[in-house]
Amino acid sequence: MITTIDVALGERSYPVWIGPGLLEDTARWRAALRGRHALVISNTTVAPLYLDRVAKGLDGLRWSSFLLDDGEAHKTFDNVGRALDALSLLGATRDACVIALGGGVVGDLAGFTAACWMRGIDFIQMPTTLLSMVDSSVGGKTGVNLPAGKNLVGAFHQPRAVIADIDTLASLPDREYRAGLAEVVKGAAIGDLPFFEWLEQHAASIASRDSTTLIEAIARKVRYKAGVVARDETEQGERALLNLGHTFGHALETAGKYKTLLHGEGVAVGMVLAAQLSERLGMSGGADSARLLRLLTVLGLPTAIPAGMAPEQLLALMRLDKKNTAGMLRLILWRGIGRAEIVGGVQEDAVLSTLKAAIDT
Ligand SMILES: NC(=O)c1ccc[n+]([C@@H]2O[C@H](COP(=O)([O-])OP(=O)(O)OC[C@H]3O[C@@H](n4cnc5c(N)ncnc54)[C@H](O)[C@@H]3O)[C@@H](O)[C@H]2O)c1
Ligand SMILES: O=C(O)C(=O)C[C@@H](O)[C@H](O)[C@H](O)COP(=O)(O)O
Ligand SMILES: [Zn+2]
Repeated sequence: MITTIDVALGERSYPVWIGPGLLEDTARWRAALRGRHALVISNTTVAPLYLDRVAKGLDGLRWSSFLLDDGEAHKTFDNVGRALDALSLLGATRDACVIALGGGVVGDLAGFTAACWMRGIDFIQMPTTLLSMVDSSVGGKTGVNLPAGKNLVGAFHQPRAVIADIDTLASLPDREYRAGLAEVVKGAAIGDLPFFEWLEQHAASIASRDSTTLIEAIARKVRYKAGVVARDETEQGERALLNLGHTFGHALETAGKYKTLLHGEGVAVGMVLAAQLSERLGMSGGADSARLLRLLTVLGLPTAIPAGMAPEQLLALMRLDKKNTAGMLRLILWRGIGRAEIVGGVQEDAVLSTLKAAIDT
């Protein structure tokens, strides 16, 4: 059974298909290819596993592949340049399509490449991690990291379709699977208390990858995100809520040089820090923070800052976050589960105290 969720953006609307066997269902996604050229962007881990399935749908086209080395450290401007060179070698015209086959690193970089080539061509997301299925493939945020911080360069560029073939999750390592669950919990924590309760009740079957429960969890999170994106595509307001845990999380990822925490793990720790800071600022009580911490722990996610990270360095990285205005921190905090809020002018001493109290001992 295939679940379809529409991201409603007028003439740029697109479907998110979720279910088994989708990569091989080439007739379904081939319709999204308009021209004669396609570039598949993937990486050296995913391509040997799944590129052949995609290749079957590209018969009769001029296509090639561009493979990144594996890891967040390769989501760089240099690699966008190389991917653009691959498009020029292919002779890609404006009706060409970029296909992103992989996790969020591949998807963000491929989408940004598509946004840049000839000022914007089509791209299709084929997410192969849980995180990319529930989050990064949907909503059109594309981009790369700079040495100074995460996602500092990018563009909003929506895909033409998202093909989330859950069969690909069979080869996904457990740690990566759990990291994806953090972005599922995030959606519920921001604005969907019934979904949070459902996650608490189904935590054991989700952790054991029960497929029926998993498809429901993916679909609920994608439906939630699609709604936010449809109301605020370019983050003029409400969409910033999807950044719950991310100002802290991105700083943690960058401080660890992308070797200590995966993105989803950074988001898990970051959400706990946001909840703790909300308590410190008198916005919420401790019971909801404890509930969040418990759910993340049951799902096998970290909830404390790794030992050895310096709070002052984390704060310095947080100052470069894109949400900040007028030189002041602007964070996503909450009044409790399902009641996240955008809070500007956050005092740095409160943030620093929260960071100091949360170092793993
Ligand atoms: N654009 C957005 O809205 C958005 C949202 C969330 C996260 N992100 C970005 O996404 C990235 C994180 O994405 P991610 O967690 O998917 O990480 P990732 O892309 O690094 O993939 C995680 C790991 O799993 C491997 N992998 C992928 N699919 C596999 C499969 N089916 N079987 C075996 N191994 C597989 C990858 O090679 C990699 O080693 C970060 O850069 C983050 O900033 C973007
Ligand atoms: O789609 C969004 O909007 C998000 O914020 C989703 C996040 O999970 C994602 O990590 C995103 O890449 C963060 O964006 P950024 O604007 O903070 O770089
Ligand atoms: Zn994220």
